[in-house]
Amino acid sequence: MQNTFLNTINSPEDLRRLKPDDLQKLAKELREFIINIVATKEGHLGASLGVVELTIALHYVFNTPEDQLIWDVGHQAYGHKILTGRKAIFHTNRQLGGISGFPKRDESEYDSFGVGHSSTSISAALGMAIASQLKGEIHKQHIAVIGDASIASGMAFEGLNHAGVTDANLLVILNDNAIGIDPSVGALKMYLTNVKKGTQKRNNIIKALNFDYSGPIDGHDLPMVISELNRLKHIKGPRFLHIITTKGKGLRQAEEDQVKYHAPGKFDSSTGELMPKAASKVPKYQDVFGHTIVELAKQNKTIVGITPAMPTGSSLKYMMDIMPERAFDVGIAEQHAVTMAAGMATQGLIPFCNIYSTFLQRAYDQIIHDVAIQNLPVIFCLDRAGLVGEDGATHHGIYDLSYLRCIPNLIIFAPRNEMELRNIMYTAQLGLNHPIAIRYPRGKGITENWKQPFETINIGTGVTLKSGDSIAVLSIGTIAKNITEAISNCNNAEAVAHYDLRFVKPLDETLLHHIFEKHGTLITIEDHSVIGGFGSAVLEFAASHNYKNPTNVLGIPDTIIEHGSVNELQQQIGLDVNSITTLLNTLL
Ligand SMILES: Cc1ncc(C[n+]2csc(CCOP(=O)(O)OP(=O)(O)O)c2C)c(N)n1
Ligand SMILES: CC(=O)[C@@H](O)[C@H](O)COP(=O)(O)O
Ligand SMILES: [Mg+2]
Repeated sequence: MQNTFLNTINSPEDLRRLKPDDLQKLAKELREFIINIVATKEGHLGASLGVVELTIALHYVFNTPEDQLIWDVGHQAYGHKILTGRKAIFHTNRQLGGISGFPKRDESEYDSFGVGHSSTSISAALGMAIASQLKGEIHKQHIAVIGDASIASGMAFEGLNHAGVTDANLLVILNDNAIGIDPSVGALKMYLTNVKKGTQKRNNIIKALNFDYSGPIDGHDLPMVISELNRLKHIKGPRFLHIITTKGKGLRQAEEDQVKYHAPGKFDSSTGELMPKAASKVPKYQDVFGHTIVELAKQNKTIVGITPAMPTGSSLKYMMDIMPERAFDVGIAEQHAVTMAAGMATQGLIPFCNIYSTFLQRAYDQIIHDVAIQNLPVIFCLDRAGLVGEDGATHHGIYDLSYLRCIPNLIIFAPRNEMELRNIMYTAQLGLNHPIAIRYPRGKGITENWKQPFETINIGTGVTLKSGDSIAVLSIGTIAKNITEAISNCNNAEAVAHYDLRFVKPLDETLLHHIFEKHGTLITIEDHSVIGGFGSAVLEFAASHNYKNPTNVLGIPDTIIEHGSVNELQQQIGLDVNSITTLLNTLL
């Protein structure tokens, strides 16, 4: 393909010079460009393909970047990036040093608001619209584009509820493709389906919230979308446009298997077929969780599973398939997920509430107020803890230890491997009389032989992985793998001891006394922020017992970590095998 039109566009100003008849051809070129790059560089695919026409129409009709355009989540903004001056560098998307996979304010003036977590767009756009009013910028437009799964989140409703009593110059566009990462859920989804079928004409909830509602219209009908945006541009106050699109539009496989092609990994750009992955029986941690909860739930009828909109990503889908009445996808509703788990726990159920570490940030008050203060035995499984790689700054799960460690009643555990994850899940459902947070990372474990008989883990106990008389390395979680390798590579492996504390709370104080008394220099290592994390806990212990051992705290520094492979990011911050080896050699 020649990219006759796409190649002429370095900014939306070039786009606005195109004849309306040429825009359809541009849409075809843009779609193919996205497919070609994502096929080899990976990333989110389906969402961007679904909004190609909308993206062109928005930049064609509105005066971006003066007008503020906010993409909710931002995983659908690849077309936006390409049309706003980033075509030549789009191949660096999500790579170390390259552009971000999400809109980012310091990357482009066209990225009005940094995103990554869902359902923020309406509040942000409303904030900008109110600011414009206060500044007397009466012609400035503020547009939030939000998906059907994201608009069902509490935060989106909060924004709509406020906007409806303002006269802010706000346009909310609902991009309704009836799917999030997994099929959308909930009563709102049913309502939207009825709107599309034309059976819900009278009780329009958006109109009830004082928005000027229009739609639903076909979001792939470019002339119609342009015409409707042009009309809406001249209306004042909060407006709402409902468009219907197809996720993955333009790539057959992506339309047919929208879940897989949300972020498909590498695929053949001409056939759409996924590239075969190297066969490996080593499981992903999410699958260890997914299979283990099914195994446990078969034996223990009080177990229930909860995910806020991540059945596939968390692998709770296995339980949802087999025991749909006991496994719940509550939509993008982390706060609700946590409080619902608390409610279930009051009634004697054993809720496993699986939330990505980064998304649990949204439910912080619920953890304290609804779970910890009442000491309810909710089992939190925090997937994607630690560096997640290419999703970057908005998605790294590197703050959970700090934000959880200060909460009374909460037990915090980080498994070193698959067996430990299974065993702590087993132990937790036996009854701990406390809530517990179990954090584990994105990606694969370490062994094919992970499905071993369950063993109980004694709460608050660490383990000695290797003895040695000189330096002691203390770790929690799967970073132990790097440490084991680094110790075996260092100049005097015999001298180095390695302890896996396993519990960040309660700490194994007996083991810690032993470590501080036996060893001179200590190193703590964690895949987490150094502020307030595991190393901080060890330092607090040392201070309270007056130990003076020199202690190096290794982890994620107090700076925003961007995107790149996990290995590259570990190298950047000194958590990879070589950096740990070098540190050991320096200290030995
Ligand atoms: C707070 C939060 N929870 C979960 C996610 C993970 N997530 C990313 S995209 C997505 C689905 C979004 O669906 P929708 O809004 O319908 O947009 P579409 O992908 O269909 O364009 C989810 C659940 C997130 N980004 N933020
Ligand atoms: C955009 C978003 O938030 C999700 O699509 C996220 O990228 C999923 O991450 P995993 O690939 O780790 O499930
Ligand atoms: Mg959707």
